[in-house]
Amino acid sequence: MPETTNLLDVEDLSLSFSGVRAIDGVTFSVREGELFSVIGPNGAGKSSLFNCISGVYKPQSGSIRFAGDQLIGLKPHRIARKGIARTFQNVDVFPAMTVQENLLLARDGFMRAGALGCMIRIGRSAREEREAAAAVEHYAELLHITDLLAAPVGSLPHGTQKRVELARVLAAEPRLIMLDEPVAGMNHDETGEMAATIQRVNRELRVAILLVEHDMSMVMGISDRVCALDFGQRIALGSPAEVAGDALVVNAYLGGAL
Ligand SMILES: Nc1ncnc2c1ncn2[C@@H]1O[C@H](COP(=O)(O)OP(=O)(O)OP(=O)(O)O)[C@@H](O)[C@H]1O
Repeated sequence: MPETTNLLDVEDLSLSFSGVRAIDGVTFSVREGELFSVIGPNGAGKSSLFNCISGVYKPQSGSIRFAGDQLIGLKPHRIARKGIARTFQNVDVFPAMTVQENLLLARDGFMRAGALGCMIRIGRSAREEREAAAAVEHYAELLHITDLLAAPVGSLPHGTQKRVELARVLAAEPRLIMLDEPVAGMNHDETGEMAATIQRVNRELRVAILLVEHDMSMVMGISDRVCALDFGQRIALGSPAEVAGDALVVNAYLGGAL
């Protein structure tokens, strides 16, 4: 059996806000190419965890390693440059720009030749432009938005805008994608479509995905492994079936949101 390596290692992580323990000694790892979900009822600590990994919050103790490098203490842009991309609960796109422009913009950050490089080395810049156009086409196809490349993103339905956002994140070719409640505000059909899209992206690109979701049923069908949080603590970690059947998880959900 091929050996699986960990891409992200979160160890004994704790974060408090003036006495409130938002994250309390949480440990888990995300493997290369894995679709790993973090679930939990309201206030469980999911967003706080995301914000620690992306550098928005600085935890008081513990460790977050990405491909072996310690992330705690790094600014969000430095963490992004290491190959971690994230989406937010709202849609993070430029609504007045077309789908294609949004994707090309994401690609700009990825291209190495800056403005000066473009002037000095026209050849390389032109090659990069061709590569960017091909990449945009590739990700648009994968996300089923090829027909919409010329449309202003703001004119599209919410579920489609979320797909554009995901394509934009992929265009920067991250090693780990963090998705923050990607189906929040979606109807039943849109939720099913987004779940299938996330799974397709994970399988076809073999990119690791860390998904934070309130909706337990949404993640159960698509995740390789699931970690459940409650009151900042890890209460379960395992396969979707193991976590769904865990007594602590059932209690956390029955006692809260359901
Ligand atoms: N900026 C903050 N200042 C003070 N307390 C905070 C802050 N952010 C989160 N908390 C507290 O930390 C705990 C965990 O909150 P967090 O938002 O991480 O949970 P969550 O699982 O993402 O919840 P939800 O599903 O409602 O988004 C809660 O008790 C919350 O009130």
